[in-house]
Amino acid sequence: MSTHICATCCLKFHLQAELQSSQVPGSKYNYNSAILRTRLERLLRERELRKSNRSSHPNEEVRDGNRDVDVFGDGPLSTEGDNWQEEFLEGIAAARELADGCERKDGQPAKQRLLVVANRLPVSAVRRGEESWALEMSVGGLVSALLGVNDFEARWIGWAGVNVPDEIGQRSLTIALAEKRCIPVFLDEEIVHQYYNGYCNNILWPLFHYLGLPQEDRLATTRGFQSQFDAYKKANQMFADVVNEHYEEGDVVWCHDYHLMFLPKCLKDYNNEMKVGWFLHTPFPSSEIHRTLPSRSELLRSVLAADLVGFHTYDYARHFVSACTRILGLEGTPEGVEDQGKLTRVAAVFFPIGIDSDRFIRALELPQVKDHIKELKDRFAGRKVMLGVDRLDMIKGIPQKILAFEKFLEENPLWRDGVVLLQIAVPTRTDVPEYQKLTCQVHEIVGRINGRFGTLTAVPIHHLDRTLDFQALCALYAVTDVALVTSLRDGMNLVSYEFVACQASKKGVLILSEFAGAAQSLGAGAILVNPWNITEVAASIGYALNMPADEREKRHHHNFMHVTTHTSQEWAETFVSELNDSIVEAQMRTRQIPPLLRTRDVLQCYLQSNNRLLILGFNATLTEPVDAPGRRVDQFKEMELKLHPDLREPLKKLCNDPKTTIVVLSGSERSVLDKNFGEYSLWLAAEHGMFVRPTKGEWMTTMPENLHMDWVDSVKVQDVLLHVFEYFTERTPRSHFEPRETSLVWNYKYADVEFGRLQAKDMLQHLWTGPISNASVEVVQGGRSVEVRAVGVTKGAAIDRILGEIVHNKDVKAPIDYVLCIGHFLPKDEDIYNFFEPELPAGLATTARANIGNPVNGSASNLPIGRNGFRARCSNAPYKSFPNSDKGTSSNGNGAGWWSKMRDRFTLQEGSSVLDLKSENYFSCAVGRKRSSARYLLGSSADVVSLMKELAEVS
Ligand SMILES: O=P(O)(O)OC[C@H]1O[C@H](O[C@H]2O[C@H](CO)[C@@H](O)[C@H](O)[C@H]2O)[C@H](O)[C@@H](O)[C@@H]1O
Ligand SMILES: O=c1ccn([C@@H]2O[C@H](COP(=O)(O)OP(=O)(O)O)[C@@H](O)[C@H]2O)c(=O)[nH]1
Repeated sequence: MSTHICATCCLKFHLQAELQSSQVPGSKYNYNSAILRTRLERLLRERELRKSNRSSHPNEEVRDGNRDVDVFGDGPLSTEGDNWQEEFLEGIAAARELADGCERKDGQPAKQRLLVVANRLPVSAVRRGEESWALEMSVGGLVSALLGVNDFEARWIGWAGVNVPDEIGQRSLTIALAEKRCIPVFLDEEIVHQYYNGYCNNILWPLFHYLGLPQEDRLATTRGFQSQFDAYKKANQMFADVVNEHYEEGDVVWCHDYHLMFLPKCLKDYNNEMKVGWFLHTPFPSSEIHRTLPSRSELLRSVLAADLVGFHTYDYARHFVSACTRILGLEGTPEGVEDQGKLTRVAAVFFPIGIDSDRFIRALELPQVKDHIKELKDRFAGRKVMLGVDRLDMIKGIPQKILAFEKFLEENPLWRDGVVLLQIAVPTRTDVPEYQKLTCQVHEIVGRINGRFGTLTAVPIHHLDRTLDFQALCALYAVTDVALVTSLRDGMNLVSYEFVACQASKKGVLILSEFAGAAQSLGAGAILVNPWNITEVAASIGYALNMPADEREKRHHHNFMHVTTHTSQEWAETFVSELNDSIVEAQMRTRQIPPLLRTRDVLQCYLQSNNRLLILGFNATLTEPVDAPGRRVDQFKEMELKLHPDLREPLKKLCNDPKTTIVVLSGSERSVLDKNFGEYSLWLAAEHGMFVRPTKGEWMTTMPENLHMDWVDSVKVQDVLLHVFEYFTERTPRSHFEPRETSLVWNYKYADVEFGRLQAKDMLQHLWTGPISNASVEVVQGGRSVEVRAVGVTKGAAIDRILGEIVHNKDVKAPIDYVLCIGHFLPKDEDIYNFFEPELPAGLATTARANIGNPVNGSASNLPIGRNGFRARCSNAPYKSFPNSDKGTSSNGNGAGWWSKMRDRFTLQEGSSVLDLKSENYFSCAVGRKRSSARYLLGSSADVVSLMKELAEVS
């Protein structure tokens, strides 16, 4: 392993170096493309290293092989004193001793400390006396897979499968488990009942396997679900407490499975620096299934607290991302799920789980296994052996399998003496009523079929309700002609991998359900079936039993290659290495996120200033949030923008402060602003500043003369635009379009996100390349909107005209020495933040000075009036127009140099500067965004409300 860890470390340093280089001032580092390039390069390089490592250390396998012979070769696993786990876990212990600082004694780099947290420990404890414990191996794919993971300094945290109410018992079991590097989480009977049997196995498990939620007929049961959910949260917190107790800085914490969906959040709440990964071993269902779960959002959000989320297959990952976009309204990207700049990496392609294939291959050479094989061959001589190995779980499709076998026997009388089905059905979750019912059902079917086709000396089905030890299982796999996996849904299904690993000489056939994750990896070599189609499965049994040797060989070869290269070791290494990298990448992203606005600074500077300018956006800045937590977005209410009621008083107070001028600058129409702000003494700027209304006065247009508005004039262009917008609105449910006086906005915020995005793509394509592609309009792409405006219309471009008017109106008499500009603006409009940015770098106490003078009054230039709806309303619009203040200049407010150009053209009445702004008195702030060119951030309009309240208080 050492070589691989080296590769991972190298990459980390490489990424870190890139991170450092990205911090060099002026560096033009593009982190996105760098990450992608690096990841691919790393994966290719790691693959190469793995290959060369395999060929250059052939002896290692022999050594490991010997260890495994000892580990797994000593009879039944459940006997006290067996040394299988000891040996396996000793390997981990040895790794720990070797890990000394950064370097091991042999000069190799230290192993990464890994805390594996899963509901079940690899061992289940059985109490033999007050302080005496026997440890038995737990059954299930998760345990099997993680047993193959040796090359970390790992500790396993989980439940030992037993209730230990007394302190003596807890202490002695903790000691017994510590030797195996296992740390117990003690769950009492009630919690196990509610959390494990209840929420995990009666709700999440069936739901994630498409069996739906339990149907209820009593309110009491519904209340029961609530207490199960509470117990689930409580149990997750108990796991978190144990992790926190044992966590050391730099550890990787790897959480497993649907039992622990709250764990990532609990861990991050405790320590945000923790490296947390979460892997789901079951399918993640379609978002349509997940959305039926009452706690759907809470669970998704908690998982998203992890740094990396992994799945067996691309489909499961896709469903998860889709649930996050559709249910939580977050952005799904090829990298994962993004929530306001915080990315949770979601991946599947790197992580198909595997098995420790060598362990199975080597086991076949053990004398005990060879004896088993001989016994089995003798016992079933003259008959083909078919095998099923499953936990007795409804997802495994055991009844369907047996019925298909019955159908095969029914239709093929000649095979009745020639084939036997051995079904190992491992008892599982026996306290859950559904599992008890299933046991009875299976017994009944088996009994009936054996009665129907059995003879005095032989039965067609051998059904065992028990666990087999490893050697017996390997022997069974080896003698099997046809393995039958008929899961109705299965996260992966490792039994199919194990079967393939043990078939090097026999080259038997695998019949595999297309609904098992394994169908994606072993699909080319297996015969894929739909387990619900009994006829198809029966026919496949016939095909498999009669398959010619050369076809069997080819199919086997394909699967064998996969199973021996995609091992559990590789799975874990890749996951941990991806997790380490995701964290470095996240740091790179975080560095680009502006800091939160500190109210104290805002207030302090506000108090010390003499003439303040407050520029406020409206939508999502001053509006009432209608999608309060726990409530779904109410489109009907939200579409009508309303001033946050808590802002009324503070706003009034601020407006009355003679030292403060307030401008509400919005994309909304004049009527919307009138309705919300009519009563306040503040400046209004509608449609991105195309219209301005002074504190006391009427609306005016501020349209620059050089602005091309001919598209608004052109009947042809308007017709086309309206047609396009109407077309997409009609075809995208819950989307709507707003015809404003100088722009058109199509909004799909409430539509299905994925469909909306596709539609937007089509619309953009059409606008860019269709009949209006030559019109002088700008097509602006928003997060969930498409907007058409005149070229050059932005909030940044409008602010100088608005300021010109303010000065002209004599509202500003002394130089402005304080600017607070807050908004939830589109990237296109974020040029407003740069407008006031002093010419020297932020942070230095520099001063921006400008003179805004009297704009020369000129002739009115009325907005042209068209005949169509969205413009027709202009015809009666009572607005006064005045010449723009930036005649003949580019009205681009983009930062440096702008003021120096303006300086000579504008002055206050008495000739002094209009703006005397020190860098530390300038606060630009983006609301509800993480990526922004503003200096600071605020989370939501609620934070704006708090800020305004405090400003009003000191005002
Ligand atoms: O612990 P139990 O409740 O007794 O259940 C046993 C395990 O069952 C599930 O296994 C899954 O993980 C396998 C490995 O990734 C995968 O191949 C299989 O398809 C899954 O069903 C469960 O996810 C585990 O947590 C349980 O321990
Ligand atoms: O008698 C048995 C039967 C099964 N298994 C193991 O149980 C695991 C089952 O994993 P799979 O992924 O197929 O399904 P899961 O039970 O996890 O849903 C495999 O590793 C088997 O080797 C076992 O140890 N003893």
